[in-house]
Amino acid sequence: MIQLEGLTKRYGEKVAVNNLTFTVRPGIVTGFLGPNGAGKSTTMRMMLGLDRPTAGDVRIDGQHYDHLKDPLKYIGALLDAKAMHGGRSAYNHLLCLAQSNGIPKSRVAEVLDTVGLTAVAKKKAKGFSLGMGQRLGIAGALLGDPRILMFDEPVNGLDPEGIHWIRNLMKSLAAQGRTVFVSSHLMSEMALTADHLVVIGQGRLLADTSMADFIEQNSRSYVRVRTPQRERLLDILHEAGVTVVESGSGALEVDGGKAEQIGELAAQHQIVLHELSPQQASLEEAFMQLTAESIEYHAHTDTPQDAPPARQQAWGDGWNRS
Ligand SMILES: Nc1ncnc2c1ncn2[C@@H]1O[C@H](COP(=O)(O)OP(=O)(O)OP(=O)(O)O)[C@@H](O)[C@H]1O
Repeated sequence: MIQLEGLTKRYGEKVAVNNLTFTVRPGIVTGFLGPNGAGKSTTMRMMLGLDRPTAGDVRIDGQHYDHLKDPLKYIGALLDAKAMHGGRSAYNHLLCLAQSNGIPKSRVAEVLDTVGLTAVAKKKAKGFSLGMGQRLGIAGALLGDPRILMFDEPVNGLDPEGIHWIRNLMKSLAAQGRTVFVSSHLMSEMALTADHLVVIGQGRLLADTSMADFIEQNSRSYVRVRTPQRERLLDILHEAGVTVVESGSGALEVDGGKAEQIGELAAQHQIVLHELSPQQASLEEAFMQLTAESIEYHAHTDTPQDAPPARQQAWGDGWNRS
C-alpha cells in the first residue's frame, strides 16, 4: 500500500504537486493519469525518496522510503528505462542491482526469463531497442520480488505486442495481490488496464475513482438521428415521452434511447431518416473534459474539431469518491 497525505512539491514559484492525498491499494492496478506536466513523475519520485516533499508525507507500507531496509524488496519501480549503465550487459546490470540490495543471484536469471530477455542477457544494454530497454527496466523492478510496483509511462514508444505484454504483466502482478501503480497520459490505455484511477491536473487531485464508476458515469450512450423532417420527428418523439437533445451539427441525439423504437416511430409516421446510429462517448473525451482546465501546454491549432466537445456538463459529477 502507498499512502499520500497532503503531499506537496514546489520548485521556486512553481507548485508541481499540490496537497495530494490518496491511497494506492494492493490487489488491483491503479492508473495515475494527468496531462503532460501534471506532476505525475514528481509524485512518483517523492514516493521513491528521490525528491523531498516541500510539505506532506508519503509512506510505503507504513514506512518512509528512506527507512526501508533493502528497498527493492518492498517496492520496484520503472521510472526512466534509459537511466542505466549502457556499457554493462543486461545480466551484469541486474547482478549489480541484486548484489547491492541483498537479493540472491538466482533471481537475475528468473527475471530475465519473465521479461523474455534470456537470449540477449550477455548483450550490452546500450544496443537494446526501446522495447528491450523497457523490459530490462521492468526486470530490475521485479528483481526483489516486491509487493509494490510502480511504472512511469511504461508503454511509451512500444509496439502493439510490447504494449499487450506490459498490460498483461501488470494485471497478473495485481492478481498476485501486489500493489501496482502505473502512470500514463492516455485514458484509452488505462481503460484497458486499470481497476482504479487517480487523475491529477496541475499537481491537484481531480478524481480518485474506480474504473467501473468512471466508465458508468462517462460512457454516455445515445442514438444520433438525422432527418429532413426534423420538426415533425421532434413532435412525435416528444409525444412518445422520448427526451431529445439537438446537437450542433443539425442531428438529434436521443439519450438512452433505443434505435429500434425511434426507427419504428419514424416508420409509423412515414418520416424519412438519413441516419439512425447508436453512439458511445469515449473515455478519452471524458478525460480531456476533466483535465481541460488544467492543461499546462496547449497546442495552438486552427482546427476546432480537435477541441473536446462542449456539451456533457454532467461529466465530473460524483467523482472523487474512492
Ligand atoms: N527539477 C525541476 N525544477 C523545476 N520544475 C520542475 C522540475 N521537475 C518538474 N518540474 C515542473 O513540475 C511540473 C510537473 O512535472 P512532472 O514531470 O512531474 O509532470 P508529469 O505529469 O510527469 O509530466 P509528463 O507527462 O510530461 O512526464 C512541470 O511543470 C515541470 O516543468
